[in-house]
Amino acid sequence: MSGAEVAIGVIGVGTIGGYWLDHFAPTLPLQSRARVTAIFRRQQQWLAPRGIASKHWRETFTQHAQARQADGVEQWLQATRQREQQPVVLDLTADKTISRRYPAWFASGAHIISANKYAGSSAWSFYQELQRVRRQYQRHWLYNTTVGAGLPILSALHERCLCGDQVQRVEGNLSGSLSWIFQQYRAGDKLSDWVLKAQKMGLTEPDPRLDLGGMDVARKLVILAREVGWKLQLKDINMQNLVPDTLQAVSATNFVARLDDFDQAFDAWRQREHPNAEQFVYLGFVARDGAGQASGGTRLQPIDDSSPYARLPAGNANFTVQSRQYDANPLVIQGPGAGPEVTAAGVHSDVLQLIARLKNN
Ligand SMILES: NC(=O)C1=CN([C@@H]2O[C@H](COP(=O)(O)OP(=O)(O)OC[C@H]3O[C@@H](n4cnc5c(N)ncnc54)[C@H](O)[C@@H]3O)[C@@H](O)[C@H]2O)C=CC1
Ligand SMILES: N[C@@H](CC=O)C(=O)O
Repeated sequence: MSGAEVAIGVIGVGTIGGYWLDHFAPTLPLQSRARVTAIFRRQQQWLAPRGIASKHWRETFTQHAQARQADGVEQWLQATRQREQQPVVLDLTADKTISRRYPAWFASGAHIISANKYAGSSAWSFYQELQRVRRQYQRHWLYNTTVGAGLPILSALHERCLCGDQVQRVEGNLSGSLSWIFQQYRAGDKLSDWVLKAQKMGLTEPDPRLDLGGMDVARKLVILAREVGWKLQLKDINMQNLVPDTLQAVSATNFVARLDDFDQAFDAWRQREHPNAEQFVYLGFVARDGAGQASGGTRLQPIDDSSPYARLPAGNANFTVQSRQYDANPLVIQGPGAGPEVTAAGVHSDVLQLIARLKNN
């Protein structure tokens, strides 16, 4: 199939998927023999074998879309293979059920690009099976935007391993949304005001409790650890959850309706634990001890002006990598850690990298 046309199926057209289709997909035909031939929303799908290469895809989608079939992606994969094209699935959802289908899609010939973090941070047994099937069918899986959005942190760790370095610890402000929120927040503010603004800018997860609860950072930590070959699972991460127990199980709409409760709980915690603190940073780390045991955690830490985090540009993520080669003087990667433009650009970079790999196969 070397040199075969590449057919891309996009699943999820929210903030990132929409931005990628608006700004990057139209450039594909100029750059490569690749085109988008399917778009899957939650309830609708549009299969367009001749390609969707227009900035006006939204209007055309409305005209042509049909009800989403339960096996719509599988049907598209089959049709794509029959046309002797190379299928590439772009998972731009935050849906666990989509990630559970990766092994079957690899077996059906798909390559996968994910911004969705579920597969990379799934239970160890599922992750192992996923990688086994991927290798068996010689498929590619790229997921660089799952950590740091467009920042080259996963590729940097991959290169460290290739050149024989040994990573010992990765630490930092891993969340673009929490970075943005806590660079603005000062003691006494309503924390939820900043959360809602970050949500509006497309920085948070679809449900911002995933960010506030530490789960999004924990997923990133697991993905980082696995990139350097450590066996780590979500249950091994000791997370600080900023969402009070009473708001953890309610619907997302109910959570937004009860933001006053969220603010009160946060203020009570702040006054009890850090009554004099003005500014905070949400940090995460993964590390491996001398016996080879990996661990990880997240915490909201008070900082003052002397902290290197105090003047981090709002929304910047930051990764400090300590390794055998970068020991006393660690490697630091820093820049915008979330947002539509940088993330969609990161997705596009994965798309172009994959197309190049397929050409060289
Ligand atoms: N927003 C950001 O800055 C970044 C986001 N990501 C990841 O990218 C993914 C997408 O994020 P956003 O675009 O911000 O979220 P979003 O909520 O704006 O978009 C997700 C879209 O997927 C759709 N969707 C959900 N389940 C689906 C299904 N089964 N089939 C088809 N469509 C489905 C939703 O209806 C929504 O339109 C998430 O996994 C997120 O963690 C990664 C890096 C940065
Ligand atoms: N919600 C995430 C988006 C990127 O992964 C974050 O805030 O970092």
